[in-house]
Amino acid sequence: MALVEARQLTKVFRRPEKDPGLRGAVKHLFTRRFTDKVAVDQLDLAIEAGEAVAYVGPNGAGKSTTVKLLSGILVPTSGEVRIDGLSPRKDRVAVAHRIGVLFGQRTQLWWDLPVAESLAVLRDVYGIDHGTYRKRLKRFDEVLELGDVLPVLGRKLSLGQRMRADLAAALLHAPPVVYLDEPTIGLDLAVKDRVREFFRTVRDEGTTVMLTSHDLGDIEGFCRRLVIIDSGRIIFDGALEAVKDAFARERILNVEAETAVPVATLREVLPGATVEPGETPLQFAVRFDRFAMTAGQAVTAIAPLTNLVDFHVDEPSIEDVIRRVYSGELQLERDSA
Ligand SMILES: Nc1ncnc2c1ncn2[C@@H]1O[C@H](COP(=O)(O)OP(=O)(O)OP(=O)(O)O)[C@@H](O)[C@H]1O
Repeated sequence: MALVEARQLTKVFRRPEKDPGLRGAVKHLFTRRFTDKVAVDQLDLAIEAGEAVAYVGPNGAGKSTTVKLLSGILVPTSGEVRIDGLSPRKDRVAVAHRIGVLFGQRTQLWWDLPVAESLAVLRDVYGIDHGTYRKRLKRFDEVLELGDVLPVLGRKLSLGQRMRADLAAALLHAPPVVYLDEPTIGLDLAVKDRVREFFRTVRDEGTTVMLTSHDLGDIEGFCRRLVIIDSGRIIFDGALEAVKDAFARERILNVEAETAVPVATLREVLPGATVEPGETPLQFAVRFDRFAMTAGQAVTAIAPLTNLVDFHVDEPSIEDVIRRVYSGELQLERDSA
């Protein structure tokens, strides 16, 4: 059985239809009208122990709602969730011990307590003994430099400090499953790098991770499996690498040459590639399929025609690919990972 399992999971939010202003509010009292928003729609998902899954989709696709359903924060309208075979609703405490959640957009720390005290409260809630607690704090300090943050009140934390403290809070009880919902949002690059490094350590220790992010830098090199959700439904579930191989094959070799070479001559020596003139007569770009040609072969073909002053190769990012999926330009086959 999978460690995390959702079967036909559905969440419908009922929203009041109100005209604006006081008048609208009064009218709503007498003529109550609602619209239903299906945020998560009959979702089937199984995550095995030790997997790191990227869960991505456009704004409003239903990612955070899924995370809230999988952690028991929200009750499904229909369908069910099992974490290690347990129901978040019926086995609330046991499930809470098995999962850690980080919401990048919202803190779980107490506003008016120093971080150290918030963590101590969580230590007692989870029944962590003092020795283990000290050991874990030491580790968080080593990787996340948590020491400086411990005496600071929740409300006084900078965003980077807050995220590091929240990560510690989410992982304090060493849960086997962790949901990270936009865990690097708003962080500067240095903190982002450190936090990403920390995720890799957590994954390498065998923790099952589901990561939701608009920043695909969080995903590359971290998650092997990619799940894409749109309008509450999964539209792709498969290997991230397979998506890259299928849709990010193109490479662009940008060249600056010592002397101008006619585009037609370049096309002759680069069959199968597309040659485009650049901004100056000395510059051009060669688009090629990385499975048909290597950048080295392209350079070797051009070299007898002119000296190369400079060249570099651009790769499409997985971000470009996924954006094209969102916009409906690419159709990915749903595949079983
Ligand atoms: N408490 C709520 N009440 C009513 N509608 C809600 C509620 N929470 C979410 N929704 C709606 O459900 C849909 C899915 O929202 P959700 O926050 O899960 O999307 P998301 O994929 O996490 O988006 P984002 O990337 O913008 O955070 C949206 O249309 C949202 O407006």
